[in-house]
Amino acid sequence: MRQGIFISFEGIDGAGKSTHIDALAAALRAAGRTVVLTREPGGTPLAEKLRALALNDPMDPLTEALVMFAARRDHLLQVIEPALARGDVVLCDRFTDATFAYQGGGRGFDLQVLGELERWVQTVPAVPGGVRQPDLTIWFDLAPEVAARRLAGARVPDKFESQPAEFFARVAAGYARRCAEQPARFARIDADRPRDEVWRAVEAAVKSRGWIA
Ligand SMILES: Nc1ncnc2c1ncn2[C@@H]1O[C@H](COP(=O)(O)OP(=O)(O)OP(=O)(O)O)[C@@H](O)[C@H]1O
Ligand SMILES: Cc1cn([C@H]2C[C@H](O)[C@@H](COP(=O)(O)O)O2)c(=O)[nH]c1=O
Repeated sequence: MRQGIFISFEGIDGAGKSTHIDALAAALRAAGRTVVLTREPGGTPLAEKLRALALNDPMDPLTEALVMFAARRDHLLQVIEPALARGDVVLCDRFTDATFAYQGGGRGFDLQVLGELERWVQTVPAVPGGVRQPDLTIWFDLAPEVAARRLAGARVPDKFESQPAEFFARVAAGYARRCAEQPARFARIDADRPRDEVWRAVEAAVKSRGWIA
């Protein structure tokens, strides 16, 4: 049986993640892999309920972080770990880097507490003595003003999408910090390019790991 692969997609709202996730799933399926497409917060019935609360209801930063991690724990145990154990590829639209970027960077919540929660929530039997992390995180790096222009008028903004540009500048800095701390896991993609160029960069990141030809 092949080993499971866990790939997360990250970036500020409107950076272009969803545009490329289906294409990567198709490329991996063409390479003979079974792909599970999922997202955070969400991915299970319980986590989708928590998503609706997190994206719509005002709450203090600790409550928000706990809701994100509660949703993640359920998602990890119900969907991600079983898929990896079967040898599938999991493509996840956001994971814990989003908590460090949005709750840590955007809201200014304590990064050490987030680190403790990460350790508690992502400690799973399949990673003996360790914490489950994506094998690869594709970070779509885009200036907040460009992302805001792309999203303008596209949909009714949720609680996060309604935040001002300064919030997204802090979120972007949060992603940059995570990338600097764990460079081997990250592929930073300059997302301020035409869609086909961004796609080629996504494809190259996955090819360089030998997961597609
Ligand atoms: N390279 C690009 N150039 C111009 N527009 C783009 C590009 N990539 C995506 N877009 C457009 O930008 C908008 C946001 O893209 P997308 O929904 O993929 O972002 P996202 O990162 O998934 O956002 P969110 O996290 O808020 O769901 C869409 O209208 C999409 O068509
Ligand atoms: C996982 C996670 C997400 N968020 C925020 C980021 C986005 O604004 C929304 C999710 O919406 P999307 O359209 O699915 O991208 O939730 C967060 O603040 N913290 C997290 O851990």
